[in-house]
Amino acid sequence: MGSITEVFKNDPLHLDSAIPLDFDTLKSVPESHEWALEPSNHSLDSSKMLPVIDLTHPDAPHLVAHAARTWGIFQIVNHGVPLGLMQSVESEARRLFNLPTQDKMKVLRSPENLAGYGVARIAPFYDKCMWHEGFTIHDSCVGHAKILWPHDYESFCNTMMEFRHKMKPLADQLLHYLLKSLNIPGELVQIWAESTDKVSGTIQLNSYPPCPDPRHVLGLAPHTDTLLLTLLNQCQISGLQYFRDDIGWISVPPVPGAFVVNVGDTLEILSNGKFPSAYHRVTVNENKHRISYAYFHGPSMDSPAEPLDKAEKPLYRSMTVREYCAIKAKHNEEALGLVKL
Ligand SMILES: C=C1C[C@]23C[C@H]1CC[C@H]2[C@@]12CCC[C@@](C)(C(=O)O1)[C@H]2[C@@H]3C(=O)O
Ligand SMILES: O=C(O)CCC(=O)C(=O)O
Ligand SMILES: [Fe+2]
Repeated sequence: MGSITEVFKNDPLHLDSAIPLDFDTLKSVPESHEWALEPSNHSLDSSKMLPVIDLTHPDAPHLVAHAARTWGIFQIVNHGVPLGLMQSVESEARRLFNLPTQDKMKVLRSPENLAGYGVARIAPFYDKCMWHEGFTIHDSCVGHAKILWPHDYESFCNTMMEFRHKMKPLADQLLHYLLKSLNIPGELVQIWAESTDKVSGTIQLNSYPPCPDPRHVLGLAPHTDTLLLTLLNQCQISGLQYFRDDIGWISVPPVPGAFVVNVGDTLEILSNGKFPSAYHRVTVNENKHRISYAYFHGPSMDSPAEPLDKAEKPLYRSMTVREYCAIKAKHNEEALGLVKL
């Protein structure tokens, strides 16, 4: 009810494509994983371009709104989430992905479900495979954690629940800054801020094992995130890249203790295109096993997905968030274009 899980019940992933590669056994890149990559733009110093915003700065609300408008992606520091907790999330994620493949397969995401181990949801849209394995947490993770660590599941679950508990108010605060900068009534801002209360937020743990030839490989194919805001930690290892027509692919430099904030499609729709959703991809490394983890902040599925400023000509048609998520699950990259007026 009211949750993103139901969207995938209607649009299941097929199991044969849901199983990641057994990375433990690979010495070279199989053809199934070789991509014709658009090159990165190394001529620009992206560390001087993408904003890194100190949330304790008195002007933080404006800086956040400005960054979301110009980039759709930015980083935040001094956000109040304890570094120790962030490190625990990373080490629990490593503990999970370091398990033998046959153990991880015991918690494989079933086709109609959101939670569990497997390839990215977007995988079926591409004829090449990604150098990636993921673990998605929605609601409780006790069931899966008990299967993986029958006698020692609590540290994993407690860490993830504590993380989600800390991320939600942070994401709400950012959303509040962004909505307040739009020309909409205060009550509407309030309704939207409260609409995220009904949902628990999804956590995604990502693993990109070392790759014998990273030049022709993608960790995650180019995509935009679907919901309102994604808050992601890159765990000090580069890999995330961002695309804009005028600059091409640039790296998002890892900043210790920071979260990368991405605008998702739903927020692009609410803002009538003022906050463009960030198009991003992930590259991989030859020697390092990169971990990243993200918190996806979304509203209830019953909320309307439509431009909020009624004084403007809407650029997107009105629908519910549920409807938009279903269109995205079915059409991936084409989804936003399909709902444009
Ligand atoms: C709450 C979400 C957000 C999802 C779907 C669902 C659970 C897993 C998320 C991701 C995580 C990996 C990239 C992505 C593109 C994917 O394939 O699965 C994300 C997607 C989205 O933002 O669309
Ligand atoms: O690993 C990363 O840096 C990005 C992951 C990502 O884009 C996602 O989980 O949606
Ligand atoms: Fe993403």
